[in-house]
Amino acid sequence: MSKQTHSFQAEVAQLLHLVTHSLYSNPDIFLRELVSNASDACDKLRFEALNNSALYEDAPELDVRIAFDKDARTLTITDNGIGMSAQEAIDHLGTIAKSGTRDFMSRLTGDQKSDAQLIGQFGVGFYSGFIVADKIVVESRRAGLPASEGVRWTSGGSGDFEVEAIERAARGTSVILHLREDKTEYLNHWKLKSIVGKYSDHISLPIRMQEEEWDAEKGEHRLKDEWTTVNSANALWARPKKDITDEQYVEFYKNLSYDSEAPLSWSHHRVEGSTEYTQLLYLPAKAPQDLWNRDRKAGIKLYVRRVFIMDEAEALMPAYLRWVKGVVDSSDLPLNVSRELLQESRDVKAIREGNTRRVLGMLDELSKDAQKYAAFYAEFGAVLKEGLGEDFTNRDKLAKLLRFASSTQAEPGSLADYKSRMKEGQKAIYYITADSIAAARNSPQLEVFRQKGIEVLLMADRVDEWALSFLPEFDGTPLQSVAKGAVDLGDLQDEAEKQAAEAAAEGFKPVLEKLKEALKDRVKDVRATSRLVDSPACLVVEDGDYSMQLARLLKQAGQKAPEVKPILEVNAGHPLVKKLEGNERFDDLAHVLFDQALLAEGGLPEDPAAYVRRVNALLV
Ligand SMILES: Nc1ncnc2c1ncn2[C@@H]1O[C@H](COP(=O)(O)OP(=O)(O)OP(=O)(O)O)[C@@H](O)[C@H]1O
Repeated sequence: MSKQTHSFQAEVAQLLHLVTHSLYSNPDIFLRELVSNASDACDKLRFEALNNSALYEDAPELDVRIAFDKDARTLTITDNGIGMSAQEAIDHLGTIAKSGTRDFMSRLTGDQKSDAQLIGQFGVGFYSGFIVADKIVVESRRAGLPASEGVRWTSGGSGDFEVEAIERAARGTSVILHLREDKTEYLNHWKLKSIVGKYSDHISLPIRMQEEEWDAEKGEHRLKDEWTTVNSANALWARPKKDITDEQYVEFYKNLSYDSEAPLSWSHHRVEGSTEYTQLLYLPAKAPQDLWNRDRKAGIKLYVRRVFIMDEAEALMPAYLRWVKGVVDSSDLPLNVSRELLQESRDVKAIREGNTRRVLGMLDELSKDAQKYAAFYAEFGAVLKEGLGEDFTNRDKLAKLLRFASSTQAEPGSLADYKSRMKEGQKAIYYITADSIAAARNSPQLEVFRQKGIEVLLMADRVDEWALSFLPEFDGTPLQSVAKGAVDLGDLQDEAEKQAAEAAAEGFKPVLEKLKEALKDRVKDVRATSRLVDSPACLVVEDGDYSMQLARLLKQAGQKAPEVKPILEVNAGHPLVKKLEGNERFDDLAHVLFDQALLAEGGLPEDPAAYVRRVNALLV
C-alpha cells in the first residue's frame, strides 16, 4: 500500500479544530485517554485469544509503555494489545463511533471558552492527543497479521490524515505524539509518572517507564535500559473475591480513605443486569471531623472500566450515606463522563440505588451483633437519621436501623424492641426530644408515663425532631411526641381517672382564667393536665408547631424560627398550684410557675433577674 491521504469525517474535523484551537483547563487528561485505549486494546486481545492463543505470538505478557525522547520532542505510548489493521486505523481513527463523544459534540456551544472547559471535563478519547501534540503518528500491527502488514497513520490534526504500509515486528500500537512547542513539561519522567499515578494507577496492566539516572560526564539525565512498573497494576476490586485476603481489603481501604483504622466491614460485589458495575463499599469505624457538613462530598471513587474518573462522586451515594467509602467501577458509563452528566444518567441512578440498598443491607447485617452495632451507631447514628427525610423509598428499612434511649431501659434499643414491650391498650410509640438525654429523662412531661409504667423513647440528637417528622408511624403504630398536643393515653387511662380529672378541671376553671390573664403575653393557652404527677406545671406546644427545643436550636444556628408560644399545663393537685387560689401574690406565682416550667424543659427565663426577684420575694 502506497501512501494514501484520507479526509476526516466532518465531525472529527470539527472536534479537532476545537481541540487544536482551544485552551484547556486540564491538558493532563490526554495521557489518561491514551493509556485507557492501550489498556482496552490489551483487554480485546485477551478476549480474542481465549479462542486463539496464537494471537499472543511470543509476547504473552501484556503491558503499556510510556517513553519520551527529549531531542525528537516525542512522547510515545506503546501497547502490545490487539493492534489495528490498515483499514481499522482508517475507520477507527478517522471517524467518531463512540456515543460519549457524540454527546459531547451535541453540547458544544460555539463559545470557545466554555467549550474548552467542556473538553477538559470530557476528554475526547484518542483525539485528546492533539491537546499537547501538533502531529500524531500511530504505528500499529494487528495481532495475527504478518509483520509486513503494519500500518502508519499520520496526522497534523487538521482536515486529513495519511496512511501507509510499514513493516512492524511488534504486535500492538505505538502512539507517537510530537509535542507542541509549549508542552515540553511532558518530556519529564516525574511529571508523566505522577499523571499515571493520579489517573491510571488502577489499570490492571503494568504501565512501564524507563527510570532516569544522572550522567555526571555529560551533566544530564540519561534513561536506564530497564523498564519499571509505575502504577500499582492492581485493580483490587476487579479481582475475584476469593483471591483477596482480609488484610488486602483493609490495606486497600486505608489507601482509599487515608484512615489509619481498619473499617468495620465491607461488601464487594459485581452487579449484573441492565446496569453493570462492581461495587466495593466500606463502613468506616470512626466518623470524620466534618461528618456534619452536608456539603461534604461522598466518599466514593468512580472508575469506568478500571480507569479513574473522579473522587467524591456524590451522585453515587445519597447524602446521608456520605461517610461510606469505596469504589464503583462501571462497565456502562462513557469514559469521559462529567459530573453534570452523572446527575442525569439513568445508569448512575441505578448504581446509587444499588449502593444504598447494599449499605442498608450491610447495616442490617451489622445490627445482628449488638455490641458492634452500638459502636457504629455512636459514630454515625445521628447522620443516618437524615435519611428519614431524604430517602422515602428506604424509610422502613432505615427506621429498623435506628436506636433510641428509653425511659425504662438501660441500653438504647430499636423501635421494634419498643413495640414488643408496649402495654396492652397502648396505641402509640411515645417519645420526647430534649437538649440532652438527662433532660429528656427528667422532663415533667414524662411523669404520668412513668407512673403508669409506659415506656418513652428519649431523644437528644439535633436532627431528631426534624427526622421524626418524616416518620409518622413504624410498622403500623403511630409515633407521638409527649411534648406536643394534649396527652391522650386512651385505653391506658381508666374511666374513673378521666372523670376525676374532668371534675377537677371544672372547679379549677376560675384559676385557669386568671392564669391566662396574667400570662397572656407568654402563652397560647393555660389548661389543666393529667400528665403531671410531681411537678406543678409544664410547657407543651400544639401538634404541628415547632417544639420549643427546635425553635431554640434554629435560633442558635442563626436561622429564622417562627415565634412559638407554648401552652402552660398545670397540675391542679399540686400544693403550689392549690396555693394560687385567692393568693395576693397571684401574679408573681403565675410567672414563677411559667419560668420554672421553662427551666425544666431546658429553656431560660426571658428576664432571669425578674425571675430571681420574684422567687426571692416568695421565699422571704
Ligand atoms: N491503542 C490502541 N490499540 C488499538 N486500537 C485503538 C487504540 N487506540 C484507539 N484505538 C481504536 O480507535 C478507536 C477510537 O478511539 P477513541 O479513544 O477515540 O474512542 P474509544 O476508545 O472507542 O472510546 P472510549 O475512550 O470512550 O472507550 C477505538 O475504539 C479503537 O478501536
